Amino acid sequence: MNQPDNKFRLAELFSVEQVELRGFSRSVAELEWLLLILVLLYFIAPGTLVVDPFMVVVAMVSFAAFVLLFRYINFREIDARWKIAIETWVMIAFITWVCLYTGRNESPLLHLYLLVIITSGLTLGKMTTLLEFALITCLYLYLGYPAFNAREFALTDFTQLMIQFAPFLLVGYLIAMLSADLHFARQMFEHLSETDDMTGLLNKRAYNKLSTREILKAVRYSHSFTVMMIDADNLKVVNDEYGHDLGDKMLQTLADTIKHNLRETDILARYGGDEFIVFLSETDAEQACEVGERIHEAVADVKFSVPKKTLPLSVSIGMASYPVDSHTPEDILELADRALYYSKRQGRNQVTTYADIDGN
Ligand SMILES: Nc1nc2c(ncn2[C@@H]2O[C@H](COP(=O)(O)OP(=O)(O)OP(=O)(O)O)[C@@H](O)[C@H]2O)c(=O)[nH]1
Repeated sequence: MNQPDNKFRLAELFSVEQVELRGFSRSVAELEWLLLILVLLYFIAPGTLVVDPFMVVVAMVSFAAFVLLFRYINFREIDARWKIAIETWVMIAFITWVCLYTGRNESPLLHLYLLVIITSGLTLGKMTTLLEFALITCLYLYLGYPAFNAREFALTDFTQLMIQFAPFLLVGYLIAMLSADLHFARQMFEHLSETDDMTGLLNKRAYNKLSTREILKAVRYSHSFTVMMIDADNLKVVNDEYGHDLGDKMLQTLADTIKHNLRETDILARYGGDEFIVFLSETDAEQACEVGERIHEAVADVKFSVPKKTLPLSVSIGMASYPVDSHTPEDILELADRALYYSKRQGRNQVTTYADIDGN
């Protein structure tokens, strides 16, 4: 059995969510290395307070080992939000550990928590960022525990806490908001770039992406599928006689009629001018033929109103099925197109399967 070519595999790899996560993953990796470099610089700079150098070195080596193992060896292939969440927790643990030996709640490295807040705001959303902020606040109190324990927790301590962390909260919130806006804009962009304005159906780009995934599944699990091409008959006549607005309306009517005669799982798209395409997963030639006939009849039943009368509508349909018509999945679309061309040549307003074509 033939395998889908690389073009198909690439299209499946690059889902928008995956691209976004990959970008986030790269940013997190950079922030992790930046964190390590800043601690190292602090460590080697003259005159800085390091209570226990050995423990700080152990912390740095452990953190570097974690980054290498976690990011570059163990889970190299997977980009997921849970993975980023674990990384932020380890960053928090690392900073707390280092602060413990560099002045506790008065350590200048306390500001490194900001890197975690930025990472979280960028990748994990408002709620998780808020939770991580709460965790960091608790850890700050823990770091200052010996000092606070010696006396009552005073208003000045609270003021100190606010001065220290209020900017963190603000930065985290702003970044989380910005990131959510970007995510929304990206989704909007994706939606617009994959939708046909006039009919509200998917466009060719979206069809290619979705059908590629279905084809890969069909080949992998040895399932059948059918591609159906549907072309409006005589749209040019309607355009010429009644204007383009009515021509548009005719296409919208056809789109709605086809849609209502398909299952939710079928992929319907406007493929070009007056041409629609349907991908029928797990559907063999016989089952697809029933669907084609159903659409054909439903279109014939439509009464399309133009000034002073109604026009009959019709479509020409061509289809081809995998694997009966070809064992090469990429060829099925071309064969469906040939069947459609045959329907047109035979006088339009009919359904043709690839096997129906004379000579096949
Ligand atoms: N109103 C309108 N017309 C369109 C649109 N896209 C393509 N067309 C027209 O659709 C027609 C397609 O040409 P043909 O394939 O020859 O159309 P036809 O008149 O349906 O002819 P047959 O397909 O042979 O039945 C052209 O006249 C295009 O201008 C659209 O979005 N709106």
